[in-house]
Amino acid sequence: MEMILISLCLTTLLAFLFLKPLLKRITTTKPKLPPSPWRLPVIGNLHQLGPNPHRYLHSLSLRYGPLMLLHFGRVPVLVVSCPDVTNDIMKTHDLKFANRPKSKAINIFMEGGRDIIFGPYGEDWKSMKSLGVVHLLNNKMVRSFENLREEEIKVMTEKLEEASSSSSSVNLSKLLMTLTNDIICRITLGRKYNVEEGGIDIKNLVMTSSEFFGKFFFGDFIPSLAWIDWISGIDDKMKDINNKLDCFLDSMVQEHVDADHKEPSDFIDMLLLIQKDKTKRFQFDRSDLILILKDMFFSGTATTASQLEWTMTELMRHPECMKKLQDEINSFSTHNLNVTEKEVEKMNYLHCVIKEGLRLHPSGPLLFRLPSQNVQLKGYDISAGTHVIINAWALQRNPAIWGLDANEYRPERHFGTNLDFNGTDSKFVPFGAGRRLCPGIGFSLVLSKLALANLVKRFNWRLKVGPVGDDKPDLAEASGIDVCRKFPLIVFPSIAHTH
Ligand code: HEM
Repeated sequence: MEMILISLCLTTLLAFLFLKPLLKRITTTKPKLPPSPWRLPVIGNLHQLGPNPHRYLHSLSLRYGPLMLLHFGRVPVLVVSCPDVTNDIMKTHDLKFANRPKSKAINIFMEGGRDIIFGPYGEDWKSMKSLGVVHLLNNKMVRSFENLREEEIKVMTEKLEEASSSSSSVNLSKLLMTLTNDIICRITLGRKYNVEEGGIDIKNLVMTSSEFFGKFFFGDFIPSLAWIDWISGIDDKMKDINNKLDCFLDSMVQEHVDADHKEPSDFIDMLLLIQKDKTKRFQFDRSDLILILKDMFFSGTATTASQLEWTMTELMRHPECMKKLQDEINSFSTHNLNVTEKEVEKMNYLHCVIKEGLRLHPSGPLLFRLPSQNVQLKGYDISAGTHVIINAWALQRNPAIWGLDANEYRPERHFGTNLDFNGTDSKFVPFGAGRRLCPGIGFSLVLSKLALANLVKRFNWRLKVGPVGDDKPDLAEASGIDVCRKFPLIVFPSIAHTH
């Protein structure tokens, strides 16, 4: 009897040991993952990104499909290049995808990402974003900056007139960057700060800082290799630039505190006034205020300048479009030398020209998200914490959406379509969509239209001929995740004689 019992126990134990792995395999189904290209040990697909990640990710997606899973070091990265999944992420599951991944640059420049651009979705983030929208970027505020925009555009056209009368060339890229930077300076800080006037070179500080946000750091994806960033000196460089920027903005805030204006005259004044109100749920301190200012500089200067730079590039490459635009502007703007905002509102072709520039050259070609929960997309299992990259650049050049001439600059394609860029259609997302939609669309659009209309009405444009006799601007892109021109646009303006 005892023997029978012992052998029974042994058989049960053996059966359990053999069946356990089998049972486990049956009960825990493997997650279904999107296709992945081959990868190297440790670094995964990081080495394949190249200088223009949006282009490389697009070419990979042609091989592996519009939903593919890469690995940057140990971090899974989902790359999306089709409108239906973009729609799922930015509309259907928008709340689950309302966060952004963090990086070393964000940790250093944005105190770990407590700001509007990188902050995690939640009540504090909503309050911070609404401070920016209500006091700087909504339609009423944007309209109130009309005179300021006209003044700064006049400053720019005067420099161009000077160049025209001495038949000298100008660096239009630099001039456009000065324009957007001076405008942001005036509305946020109350006056301009530029090196030409003996001040701090805020434009350069902002440009250099922004470049770090577009870099991939080893330490972000392979913690054991973080020492490479440290040895290369990049950590110290970022901290140094950030210190300079913080000191400058802090001194600006202090200047405003000391002045104690009774009526707010700029964005800092307004934020200081709100800060004094202790009845509000959202309380913010000096460092939050500086983060909001940095957000406006980082997101508001290079983006609009780059959009204008690319649009001028394309117009100079397509003289027939330049002529058509010049004709439209001259037909609506007959009285003054300068084009006004009222006149610009009526210009349909101008709108199409801007739209086409945003389609082909979005300044933020990749949109970043971080799911806070596990989600299913097109039958694939995407786990919380996967970095998600939506390739807006690829969507906006997809021949299945835009036709066989998708890579051509053709503003006319926008005539009579209601496909817009305000986040309603996932085929065209130069400003993103959903909860993280760019709040600066109106601000940027009104400035870029007015600036472009004045540049095109007032001047004819000729390129400084390159080494191989090329008389049209090239389309080379600078490296990084922000798409701006690799080489500055050096041009000869000459006064256009109308009527
Ligand atoms: C041509 C000009 C511009 C372009 C192409 C552009 C594009 C973008 C894009 C693609 C995003 C990310 C959206 C997403 O992830 O869904 C974004 C976010 C943002 N933009 Fe813009 N932007 C421009 C101008 C501006 C201006 C002028 C400002 C303010 C002065 C601004 C402020 C912001 C802010 C604060 C965010 C973060 C929003 C959030 O995370 O919720 N942008 N922008």
